[in-house]
Amino acid sequence: MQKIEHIGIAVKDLKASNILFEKLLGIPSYKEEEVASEGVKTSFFMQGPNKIELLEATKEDSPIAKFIAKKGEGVHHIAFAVDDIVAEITRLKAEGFVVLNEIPKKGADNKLVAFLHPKGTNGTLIELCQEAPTVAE
Ligand SMILES: CC[C@@H](C(=O)O)C(=O)SCCNC(=O)CCNC(=O)[C@H](O)C(C)(C)COP(=O)(O)OP(=O)(O)OC[C@H]1O[C@@H](n2cnc3c(N)ncnc32)[C@H](O)[C@@H]1OP(=O)(O)O
Ligand SMILES: [Co+2]
Repeated sequence: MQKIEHIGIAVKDLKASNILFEKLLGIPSYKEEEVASEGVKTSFFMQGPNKIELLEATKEDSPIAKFIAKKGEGVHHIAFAVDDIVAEITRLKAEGFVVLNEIPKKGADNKLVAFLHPKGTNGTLIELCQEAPTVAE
């Protein structure tokens, strides 16, 4: 497990939150991306070494829609960078953590991702992030 890769914030309105974070950080979002498999639209800000991921739900059963319905907008997850996501999943399972997807899935911003259940991590959803390997053409 390396540094924090990003902090994910659940928002109701990505467009409005983009404007808010642009004012807050004094920089524009560097990327917007939809990840249909997660039911989210994302927007990314890089402030020095720190990355913020804003997430808006695109469907009713999206994890973001369910989270906002229960807890309201706010910090949804903390993502850690890992070198080898498969090895890290194996290690964390052996330590007793509940890995929500044992097969890494495609995330945003060119990452492979996996999640740990928040019930086993003091109520905080943890994401593991590995840079997706680039395929030679
Ligand atoms: C854009 C792609 C990617 C990236 O590249 O960065 C992302 O970040 S995608 C982010 C969205 N995707 C995910 O969150 C996937 C992982 N999450 C899940 O699989 C589910 O959300 C969950 C954590 C298993 C919960 O699902 P479910 O059990 O169906 O939802 P409930 O609403 O019933 O919640 C049960 C329970 O868990 C609490 N909860 C839910 N989400 C969170 C959270 N983010 N942080 C803390 N706690 C959370 C929820 O409050 C419920 O608690 P109780 O009411 O006390 O039972
Ligand atoms: Co994320």
